[in-house]
Amino acid sequence: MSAERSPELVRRPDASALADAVAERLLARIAEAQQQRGRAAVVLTGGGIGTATLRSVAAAPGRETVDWSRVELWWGDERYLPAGDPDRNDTGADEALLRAVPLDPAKVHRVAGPERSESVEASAADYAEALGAAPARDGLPDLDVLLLGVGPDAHVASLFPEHPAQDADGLAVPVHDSPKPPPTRVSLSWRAIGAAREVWLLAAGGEKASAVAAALAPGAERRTTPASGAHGRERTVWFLDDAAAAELPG
Ligand SMILES: O=C(O)[C@H](O)[C@@H](O)[C@H](O)[C@H](O)COP(=O)(O)O
Repeated sequence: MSAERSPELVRRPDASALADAVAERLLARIAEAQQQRGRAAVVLTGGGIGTATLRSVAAAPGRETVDWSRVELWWGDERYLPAGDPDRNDTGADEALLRAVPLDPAKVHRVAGPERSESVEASAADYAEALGAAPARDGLPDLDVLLLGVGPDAHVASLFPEHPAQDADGLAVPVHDSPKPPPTRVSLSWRAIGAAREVWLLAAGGEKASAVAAALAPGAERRTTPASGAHGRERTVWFLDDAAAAELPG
């Protein structure tokens, strides 16, 4: 059975224990990638549990095991708003972790907002170009761990059910009319998400339970239930708290 068909499940009682579990495993995975390849590339997610995970990383003793100057950071999606806007995903990441660790700013790959790009199309094209220039494996960006929050409608990154952004061929796609505000965003495409060695889906809270059950049900379709289509090349892991796992069979 391929990794695509059998994701791993990690379950914790609540969101706080879940964030700690993701943080611990993320630090270990980064340290391991740096040992193997001298670098690590991580794709961050916005959202409550994604940001809580970064706070847990900041507080973890294991944070010293990582050479932060050799970590490349990307985002799975970004809201098309000016730098520093409190609704941008990278603003939350800055506050939760990024300011507290000695990253190389040249390796923190932020999506340009309207003050640095002519349009969301131009911003997505620039992001795709930057990703395309990153160290590659089989012609696609070599991303070690790609984190994805899961919406109550089962969206991941800014790929929403039935949304045309799912059809993009490039590595990053402009998103208009997002059903979750704000409406204008840049998202990684399915192609970029599927390039990651490991995709980790994070869901906490009862409002995610039906999306989680739908995405993990046999025969789930990516078009209508995007989280079902997020798979890493080597591993796919679902991190759930008890409330988010409540509608899984068994
Ligand atoms: O920009 C965003 O809104 C996100 O990146 C989005 O994909 C998010 O991760 C999910 O909606 C889960 O968010 P919560 O964990 O806050 O529910």
